[in-house]
Amino acid sequence: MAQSQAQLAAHQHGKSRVRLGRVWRVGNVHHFVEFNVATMLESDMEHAFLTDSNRGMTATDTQKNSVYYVAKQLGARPCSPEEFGLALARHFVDSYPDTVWKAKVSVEMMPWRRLDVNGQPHDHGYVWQGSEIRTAYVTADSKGKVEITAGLKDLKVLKTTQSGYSGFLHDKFTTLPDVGDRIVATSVTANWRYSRPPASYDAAYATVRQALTAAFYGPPRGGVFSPSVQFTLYQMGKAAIDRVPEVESVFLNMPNLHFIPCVPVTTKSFDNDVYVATSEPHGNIEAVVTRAAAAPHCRL
Ligand SMILES: O=c1[nH]c(=O)c2[nH]c(=O)[nH]c2[nH]1
Repeated sequence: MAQSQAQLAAHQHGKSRVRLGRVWRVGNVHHFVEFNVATMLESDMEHAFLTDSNRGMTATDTQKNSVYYVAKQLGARPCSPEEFGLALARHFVDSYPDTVWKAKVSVEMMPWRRLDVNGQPHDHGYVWQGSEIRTAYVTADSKGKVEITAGLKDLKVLKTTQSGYSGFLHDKFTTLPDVGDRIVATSVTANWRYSRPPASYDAAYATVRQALTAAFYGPPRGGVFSPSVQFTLYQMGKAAIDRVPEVESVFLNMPNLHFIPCVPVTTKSFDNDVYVATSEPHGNIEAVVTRAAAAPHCRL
């Protein structure tokens, strides 16, 4: 038989969708998070792929147990998804120095928000609100190098005006007309990499989120005009970089959630009021915005 030309080029193993609930009781006030965690280890486990030996392997089931172990070890103060991801990634490289050289941890924070009763925050009541998920992606290697990327996904934003799209190439394949006023809507995914830890991950997250949405909507009276999703995306990335000095690079993905003008059969005119909401097919726009001279963290 001919000699095989195959070789093992790369490998990793981990556990996905490890769901964790964590409560911190600070006096009468309880703090709750639900994290959806994924782990991935780069390790010395070639032999498991190439032979029948699993010697020394950190089983994915063990990785799942480690999520709950590290959650138990956390301090008395509520911790951010970035801090939890870092504690877990470090746990793997510190606990298995002979085999694991890099741990990669993804944390999604589910949208449980503290219940508000007539303007008063409830001590221990939470409500699932909206679709927006806060994310963190942390890597730690056995030499002590750490990378922290924070983010959000499924942040759905829409404005009914102050958006147009015109001046694009019109050729024999084009049917879309230029339009000076339209609905623009998207579901934002954003990931931003920190060059150094901010004083507070929660505060930095809140500032970036505020910068992104302010650039999308503009001021409450009058808003701001968007000539394209592309232009607005860049303004959003720029605002994040300009507001938070520790952010060195931002990746943004913004699908165009189309609301297509509908001409009712009875009136036969479009008066900027009735639309067909569609989900497929949809435009998809993405870019990386970096602080000048910083390396982009996501290649497109
Ligand atoms: O903001 C937009 N950018 C595009 O690239 C595009 N393409 C399209 O058909 N509609 C839009 N809208």
